[in-house]
Amino acid sequence: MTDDKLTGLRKSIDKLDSEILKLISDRAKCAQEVAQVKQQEGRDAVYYRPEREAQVLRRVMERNDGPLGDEEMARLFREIMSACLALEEPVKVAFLGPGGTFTQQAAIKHFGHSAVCVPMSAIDEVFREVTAGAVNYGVVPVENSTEGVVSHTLDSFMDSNLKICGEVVLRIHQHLLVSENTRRDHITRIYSHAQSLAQCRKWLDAHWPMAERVAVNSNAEAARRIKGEWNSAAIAGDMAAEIYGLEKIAEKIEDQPDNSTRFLIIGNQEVQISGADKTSIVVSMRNQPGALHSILEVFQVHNIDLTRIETRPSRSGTWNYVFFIDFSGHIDDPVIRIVLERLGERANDLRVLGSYPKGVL
Ligand SMILES: O=C(O)C(=O)C[C@]1(C(=O)O)C=C[C@@H](O)C=C1
Repeated sequence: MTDDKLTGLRKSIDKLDSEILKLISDRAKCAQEVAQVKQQEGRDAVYYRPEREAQVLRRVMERNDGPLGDEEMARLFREIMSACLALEEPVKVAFLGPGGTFTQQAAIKHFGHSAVCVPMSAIDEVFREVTAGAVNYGVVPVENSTEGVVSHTLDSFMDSNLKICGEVVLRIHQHLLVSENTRRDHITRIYSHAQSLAQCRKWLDAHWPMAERVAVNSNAEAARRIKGEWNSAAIAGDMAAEIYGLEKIAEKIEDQPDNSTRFLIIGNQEVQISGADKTSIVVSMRNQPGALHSILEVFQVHNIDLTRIETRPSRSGTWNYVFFIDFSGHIDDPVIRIVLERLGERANDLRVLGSYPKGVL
């Protein structure tokens, strides 16, 4: 009886899969036609359209009635679009490596598995590869909810003309990993990046107070190292566990459960309005009292939601204060144009780093 029921249900699934298969193929053909339309734009044709992708994903989430969750459903569509884009033009993405870092996880979350991800050993190398045209886009971390701003990334923008084309926020889950050769009853060393060791400090104090904590360049490096050591474990994320074939002996060991990192997508492209956008600017002010107030006032008067403001020391004599500011809205919104005009009148210099869709997933 149950066997009959199972067979019947599997028949239904086979039938639905055939329909899904046909629909996905039809969608892919449509994307190929889109590519032909774009090809008419000539050599500068832009295939990846962040604003459109954000709209597609938001629509899927709005229309989803379950039983799959909105994010789960959007992730499936993320992969379908990634494969469709690869048919139009394979996208190459540089990320802060080595393979297995959270930045690679963020790159895949944003572009899907069909993008070709290339590891770089430093943030400024990611900027250089995109500028040189060796890759189409780059992914760099910009702020962590526990550790704060990644100043290297902000500083790289001061020397670059690249644009921000998108953002992606990743929940950071740290796991305690071992290799198949590890003697689990005798772990004497735990490797990880210094930030990750700090993020798991209380957990380590409670569970592994005697193990030596060794800081290395990245979590992925920690995962790679323990492959050849019997008495060592690593703290790293899912991607490192997968790439290096490690086992999680304790999951989600970070002290702050809402620990997350925001990453930026950098490229050469100006992104059109998606309907829920953010703009990032960098403003330099003269060193005089009330400089910051005079900036904030413009946002307040026009009722614009500031999402972040960061001060960096100026690296040239003419720039005294440099503020990195993120706010809601797109440079093509009439009110944002006015805000930028007003800020321009008050600032020494103002540069728009980009308008881009707010992270969807
Ligand atoms: O609408 C487009 O411009 C497309 O190229 C199609 C599509 C999609 O699969 O929906 C694919 C890639 C783009 O980044 C955006 C959307």
